[in-house]
Amino acid sequence: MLEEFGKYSKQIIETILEKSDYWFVVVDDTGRITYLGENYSEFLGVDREKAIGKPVQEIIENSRMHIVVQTGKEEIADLQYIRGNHMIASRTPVWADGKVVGAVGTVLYRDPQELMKMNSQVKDFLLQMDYYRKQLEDKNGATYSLHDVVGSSTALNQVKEKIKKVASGDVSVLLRGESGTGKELFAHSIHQLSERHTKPFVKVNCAAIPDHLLESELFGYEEGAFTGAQKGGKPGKFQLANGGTLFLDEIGDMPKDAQVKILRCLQEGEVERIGSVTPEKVDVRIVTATNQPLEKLIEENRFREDLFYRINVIQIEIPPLRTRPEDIRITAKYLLHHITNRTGKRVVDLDSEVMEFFTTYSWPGNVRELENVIESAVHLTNEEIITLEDLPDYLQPAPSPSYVQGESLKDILEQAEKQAILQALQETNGDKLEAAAKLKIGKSSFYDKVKKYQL
Ligand SMILES: Nc1ncnc2c1ncn2[C@@H]1O[C@H](COP(=O)(O)OP(=O)(O)OP(=O)(O)O)[C@@H](O)[C@H]1O
Repeated sequence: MLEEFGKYSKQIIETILEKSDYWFVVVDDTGRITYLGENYSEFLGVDREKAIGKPVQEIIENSRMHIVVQTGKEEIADLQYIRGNHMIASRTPVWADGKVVGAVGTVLYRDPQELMKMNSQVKDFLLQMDYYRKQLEDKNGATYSLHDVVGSSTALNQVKEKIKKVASGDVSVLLRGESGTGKELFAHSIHQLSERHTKPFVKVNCAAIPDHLLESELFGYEEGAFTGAQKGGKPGKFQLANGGTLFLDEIGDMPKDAQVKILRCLQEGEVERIGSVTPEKVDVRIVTATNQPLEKLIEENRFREDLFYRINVIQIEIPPLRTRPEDIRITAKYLLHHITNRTGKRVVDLDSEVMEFFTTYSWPGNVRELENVIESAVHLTNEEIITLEDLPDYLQPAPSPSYVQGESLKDILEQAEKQAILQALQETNGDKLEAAAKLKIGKSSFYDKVKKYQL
C-alpha cells in the first residue's frame, strides 16, 4: 500500500502527519524517540532535532510510550496531563516479525486555540461531575460507608466492629477523636448500616453556624417569626432528618441555650419551630462527634451534663493516624488514586522514600492532612511518581544545624531554636499556647522568641 505513494512517499507521510488533527510521536522498542511532529515539539517547547534519540519520558510529561513498547498493549483515549493541559492521548504498539518494534503515540488537537477550548470543556466536565456528586450527597445525605474506611490495623478494625454492632439500634453514638481522623466517615457508615438508611442523613456543623442562627437552623421557624423570615416558614434540620439520622458535628461548640432545646427534643421526641406554639413530633437518631474534652467543658460549666449523658450512650474513640502506622501506606495509595481520578492528572505512585517518611511523621492533622499533602504533591509534580521534593515545604527535612566558617555557636543555636519553634507552630496549626506546651517552655518566653525571630 505504501509503495503506491510512489517516489514521494516520505513527503506524503510527512504531510499526513503534520496536517492531521493529531500530534504524533514515534518511539523505537527501547522507548527512544524516532519521530516527533513539528507542532507537537513546538507545543512541548523542545528542539525537534535534539529530541530524536532521547528517552520519551524525558521529553514528554507523563508519557507512557516506553511502557507500551514493553507491554505491547494499546492504550486508547487516556487523559494525559501535559504542560498544564488535559490531552487525549492514544498509544499503539507497532508489531513486526512477531515482536514489538516501537510505538506510535497521538495526541488530539493541534490547534492551540482548539486545545484550550477542549481543555476548558474537560475541566468544565470534571467540575460538573463534582457538582452532581455534591448534589447527590446533599439529597441522600450519607454517601460513605464502612467500605470507604481504609485501613486494617487492629485499632481501626475494632472501631469498625463496634460500628457494625451499634449501627442497627437507635442508640445515640458519640464519636470522639482528633480532627481529621474520619469521625464524619464513621457517622455516615452508622447511618448506612442502620434500618434508617433509606431515610435522610442530615449533618449540622455546630461550630460553623453563628449562635443566633443555630436555633432556627435546628428547629426551623414559622412564617413571620422574625424580620427577614422566609415566606411559608422553614423546617429545621430536626424536621429534615425525620425518620433518619441527625449528625451533630463539633457538638462541644454548641451554645448552652441550644443545648437545652436539643435535650428537650431528645427527651420528648418533639420540636417547636421558632414562632410556633404547637410542637411537632420528630423521630431522629442522634450521632454526635467532637474533638473537645467534653468532661472538662462540663466542669467549666460550658457543656450540660444531662445532655452529655443523653448523647454518650455509646462512645467510640477513633484512633489518630500516628498510632496506626501500618495503615499509612494503604491509605496514602487509596487517597492518591482518589485524587488523580478526580483531577485527571496521571500520577501513579509514591516513591519509597516518601512512604518511609509518611510512616515516621506524626500527622497532627491525621488523614485530612495526609489527603492535603498528597493533593498538593499531585499538583506540583511533573513526574508520574511523587518524590520527597514534591511534598509541601513544611514537610521538607530541616537542614541539621552545622558549623559554617565565621558563625558563632550562638548563631547556630539560634537557628536550631527558630527551626524548632517553626515546626511546633506548624504542627499546632499556629496555636501558640499549644506550641509552647509542646516545646515545654513558658507562654511568655515562647512569645518573646516568636517576636525575636519574627515568626
Ligand atoms: N480511614 C479512612 N480512610 C479513608 N479516608 C479517610 C479515613 N479517615 C478519614 N478519611 C478522609 O479524611 C478526611 C477527613 O475525615 P473526616 O472529615 O471524617 O474527619 P473528622 O474526624 O470528622 O474531622 P473534624 O473533626 O475536623 O471534623 C475526609 O476526606 C475523609 O474522607
